[in-house]
Amino acid sequence: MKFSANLGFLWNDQPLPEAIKLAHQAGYAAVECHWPYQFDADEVKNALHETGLQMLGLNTDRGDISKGDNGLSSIPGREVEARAAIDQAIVYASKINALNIHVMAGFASGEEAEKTFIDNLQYAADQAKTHNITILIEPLNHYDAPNYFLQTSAQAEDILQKVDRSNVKLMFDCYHLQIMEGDICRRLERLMPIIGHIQIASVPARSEPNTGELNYHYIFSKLEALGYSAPIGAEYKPAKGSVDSSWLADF
Ligand SMILES: O=C(O)[C@H](O)C(=O)CO
Ligand SMILES: [Mg+2]
Repeated sequence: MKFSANLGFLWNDQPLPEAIKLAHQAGYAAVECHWPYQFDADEVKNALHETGLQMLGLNTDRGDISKGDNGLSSIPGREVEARAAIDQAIVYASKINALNIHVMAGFASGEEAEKTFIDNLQYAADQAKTHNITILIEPLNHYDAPNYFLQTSAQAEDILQKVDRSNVKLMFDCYHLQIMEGDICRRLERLMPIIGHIQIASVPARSEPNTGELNYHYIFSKLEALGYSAPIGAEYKPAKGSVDSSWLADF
């Protein structure tokens, strides 16, 4: 299996270009991040070039985090801000040749929120297409993100059908979906055609993947049997605060 270091959680005390180099030294095959916007895109691009790593993905800006925003794209009345965040992500991603953009839904519920999310995702997909960028949506668990608009894979599947764009896919985060739904292996197999990226962490602690209730040896053997060969996102919070990548050797 190949792994992508999620630099939102790993080496997140370092400037992004430095974190990319540290991920390379630790043996990761790719990198991904959350919100890279404070870092100069040329410096990030140079670090990617120097290490030969690809940036798999980044997130749209969350909005005003001091007011509790966690994404904007499903919030009726905030379409202008949501689309500005999508535009910003596309410009940054295309500068550093990132493959995917996770469009964050935010806190909302109901039919109007669903319609807003679908409209914004269609906008994002159409803008991203010319840059060969895939748009991702990700269900988040209701403990970490109570009242987040997107919470289950069934809801994501329904949204993807309604969005009806081939470059919009599901980010299957095993950590969130184990908490919300379980049945991870059957779910991965069934949803494989709409999966754009997979992320892992232990459950429930969200720390190093080889601890906790999910058996990743078993899950990876199933993914291998399904022919999945893309790098898997190691999106975990290091248990002791400093990154120990020795778990990579187990896989
Ligand atoms: O928290 C996660 O799982 C994410 O992947 C993310 O993008 C930030 O919320
Ligand atoms: Mg995730």
